[in-house]
Amino acid sequence: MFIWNFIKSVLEWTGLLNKRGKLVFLGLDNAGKTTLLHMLKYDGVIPQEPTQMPSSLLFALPSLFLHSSLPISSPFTVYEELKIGNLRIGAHDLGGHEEARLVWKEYYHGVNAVVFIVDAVDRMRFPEAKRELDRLLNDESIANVPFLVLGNKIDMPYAASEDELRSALGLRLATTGKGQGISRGVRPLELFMCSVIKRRGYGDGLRWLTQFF
Ligand SMILES: Nc1nc2c(ncn2[C@@H]2O[C@H](COP(=O)(O)OP(=O)(O)OP(=O)(O)O)[C@@H](O)[C@H]2O)c(=O)[nH]1
Ligand SMILES: [Mg+2]
Repeated sequence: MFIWNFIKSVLEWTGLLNKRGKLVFLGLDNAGKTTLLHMLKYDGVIPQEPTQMPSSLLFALPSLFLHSSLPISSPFTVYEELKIGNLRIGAHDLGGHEEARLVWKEYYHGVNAVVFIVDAVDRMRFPEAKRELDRLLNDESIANVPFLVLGNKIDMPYAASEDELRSALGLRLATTGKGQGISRGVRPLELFMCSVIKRRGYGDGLRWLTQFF
């Protein structure tokens, strides 16, 4: 009972409880997608292996009311999924191979919202992250889908500020505001900085996102 209440409060806090549909976490490898998935599932962090090398730790813990499928491996991609009631949350890497791109394109078909996670410390890869983000934002099959961009790892020294990341990702004129109320027909798009490990910031971002689906 205590654990149920504990997990329920995490999901309520993020606005995910009682949502339905499909949400995807996308981003380059090492951004923090699996860590965030685990944080929502167990409210705890499990040291991560890169998802490409499925670890016996992944999803090995007993789940209460949550269901997850084991990662489905292809030579290039791994798909992880978590179910919370009527909401499915998937995580998928971007970048690299065209083959992988074909797979994930199929899999994000019909999504209700996208969370794009960026490692805010890894400045070398900001251009690559921007390329993938631009590709997604210009993808017709998800044209009106709300987008939350999370700049992760702000607990680290030298992590980019929100301002720096906003510029690096070319979002300066593209984001639609952190409040409620967005003009009709405009796709909600906003950047929030966070530390998944320290449980900071992603709740605000998810709460912002969940008002749109
Ligand atoms: N300092 C810090 N490290 C983090 C944070 N979130 C995730 N990490 C670390 O970043 C690394 C990558 O995290 P993952 O969750 O495996 O990233 P991923 O996006 O699933 O990566 P792939 O599975 O390789 O695509 C791990 O070592 C995590 O512990 C954070 O908020 N702060
Ligand atoms: Mg992963």
